[in-house]
Amino acid sequence: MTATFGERLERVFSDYGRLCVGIDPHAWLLSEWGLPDTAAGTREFGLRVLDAVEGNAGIVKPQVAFFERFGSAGFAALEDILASARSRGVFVIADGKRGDLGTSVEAYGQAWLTPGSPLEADALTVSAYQGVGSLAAPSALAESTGKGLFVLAATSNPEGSELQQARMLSGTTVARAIVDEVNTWNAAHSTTGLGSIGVVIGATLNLADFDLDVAPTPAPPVLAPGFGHQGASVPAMRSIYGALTSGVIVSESRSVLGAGPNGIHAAVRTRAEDVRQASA
Ligand SMILES: O=C(O)c1cc(=O)[nH]c(=O)n1[C@@H]1O[C@H](COP(=O)(O)O)[C@@H](O)[C@H]1O
Repeated sequence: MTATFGERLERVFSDYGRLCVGIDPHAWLLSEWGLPDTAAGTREFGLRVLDAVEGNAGIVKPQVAFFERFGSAGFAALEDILASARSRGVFVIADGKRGDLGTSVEAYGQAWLTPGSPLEADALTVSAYQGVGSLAAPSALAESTGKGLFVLAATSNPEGSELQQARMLSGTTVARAIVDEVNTWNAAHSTTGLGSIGVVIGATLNLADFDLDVAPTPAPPVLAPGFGHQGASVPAMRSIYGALTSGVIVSESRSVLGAGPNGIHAAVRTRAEDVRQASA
């Protein structure tokens, strides 16, 4: 039987810890790395990040937008990076933030979560602006293939807070309602441990502002961007996430990538150790 996403993620946590290195080939980073701002540059950048991650951390998160800038050539570069990550056993969260009504988002799920698809990843970030229920098809695909989704709930950027703290007719915040719906899905589909559907909750936030300070049980997988460049500190991980900490994936891009091609190996090793200590 295929291992569930939650089981696979827990194995990554115990083998490598919770650090996720973002693969975000910003134009300025490509320049600092001595690479051209082209699809070939993004490919080389991604492969070099994988060289540094392999054996030192377990998860990468390519930000699809930086590849999409180059159209089909950018997607071809991303396909090579995804294939390389698979062959190295590095877990991939594709950061595509897809969302739409059911039949269209179903196709996004097929693109990113189907085994053998050119863009196959282990998980995909998705938006629930059309309702968590609109994500039923990719959620079901994830369950059947041992893959996962991360649904945006409370994002690290300040512009999201007003919308995400707004109260539903039930009185709960939008962010909390998304987390609760995800947990209901997981409870109905996963019998053990972390579920297949996770949420995105930024590390820059005060979770009480989103009614997320009292954690739902069991905690879902939590993709946690906002550490490093956006200001959140890894040693504060437990105080930020409280009872959600058991599912947290610490995601950092610029703060690690900024070490450059010569410093990236040491940066990943140091960061991974910091995260292991903070989550011990
Ligand atoms: O889904 C994400 O990964 C994400 C959600 C969120 O709330 N905030 C956020 O910054 N991100 C992504 O996480 C990465 C953060 O990059 P750094 O700020 O450089 O660590 C970017 O790729 C963002 O698109």
